[in-house]
Amino acid sequence: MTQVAWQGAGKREWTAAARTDASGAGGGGAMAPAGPLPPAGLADDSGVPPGTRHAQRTGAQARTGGEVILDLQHISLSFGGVKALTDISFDVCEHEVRAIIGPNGAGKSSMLNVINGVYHPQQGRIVFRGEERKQMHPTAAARQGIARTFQNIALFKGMTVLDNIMTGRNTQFRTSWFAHALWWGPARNEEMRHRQKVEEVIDFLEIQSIRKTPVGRLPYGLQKRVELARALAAEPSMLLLDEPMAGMNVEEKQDMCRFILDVNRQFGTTIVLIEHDMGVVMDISDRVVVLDYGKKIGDGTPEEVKGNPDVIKAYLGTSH
Ligand SMILES: Nc1ncnc2c1ncn2[C@@H]1O[C@H](COP(=O)(O)OP(=O)(O)OP(=O)(O)O)[C@@H](O)[C@H]1O
Repeated sequence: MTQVAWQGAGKREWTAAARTDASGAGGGGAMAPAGPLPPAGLADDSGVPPGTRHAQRTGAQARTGGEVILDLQHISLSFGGVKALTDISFDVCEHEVRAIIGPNGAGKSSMLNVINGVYHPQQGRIVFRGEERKQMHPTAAARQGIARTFQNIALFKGMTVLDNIMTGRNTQFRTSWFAHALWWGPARNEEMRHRQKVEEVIDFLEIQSIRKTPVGRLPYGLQKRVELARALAAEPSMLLLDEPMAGMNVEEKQDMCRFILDVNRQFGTTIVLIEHDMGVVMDISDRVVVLDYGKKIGDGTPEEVKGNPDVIKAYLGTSH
């Protein structure tokens, strides 16, 4: 596996050289193992070739200066005797890329599920855009502009790419199902608007060539991209990505990184990301929160986290 030197602080963009089109992105490639956290200044093991990952980090300062839009305070969540999260506090600023990392079972997915209302913590406060949330349902979170992708792809495998992405517009429908069934007046106009938005997303993610293909026939990497497309179709202001690069080969990871950064820059979408590939995390994140056994052990910029002794210990003490 290619060893890549850390490129130093202040660099992180992907270059156009990393681009491949959808048809060229093969699936089912070997997953780069999530290696131990590389200390600052040392090599990482993300397998991404040098020179394709980094360019000047032009927009980063502007992003990290955004106001806090999500404030998680003293969150604790248990499943019977299992403490998934214990007294976790951190915030997310508008327009930033915020990563949540940690060894297996650290509580990362549980945290995302708390953010989008799948799990309701027994303790703690969640303040989203200045309003405290109580027992929010995922549909309500979606209506507030929070979309997510899943660790295990959650698409309708027998449906086409286009139809799957269209389901991402569900929370945006305003006219009744009856009007839609009749394809009548306002309903027809609304559906045209939805289809136009979906086509924009398809163009953005460069998946025109597979728009009519049933998702189940696509390689894994492209299915992950379709899942991202469905989330983007909802026009979220905050996007929760649960291991968007898991199971991808190097080329697919490059593409996914580029798309995530493009979404962040072009639409200003705030990204909250779980990812095991430390090279990717340190490259594309503005800030990183680190969990271990359901507790927060680190929080800061990639450079700060890389130098945190507790974080290094947690990673060196695990097999992945
Ligand atoms: N629905 C659930 N019921 C019972 N226990 C759960 C549930 N969800 C998570 N847990 C437990 O909570 C702990 C944290 O799990 P979680 O999936 O959040 O970790 P993770 O950091 O996302 O792990 P991974 O990297 O392996 O996906 C684990 O011990 C897990 O078994």
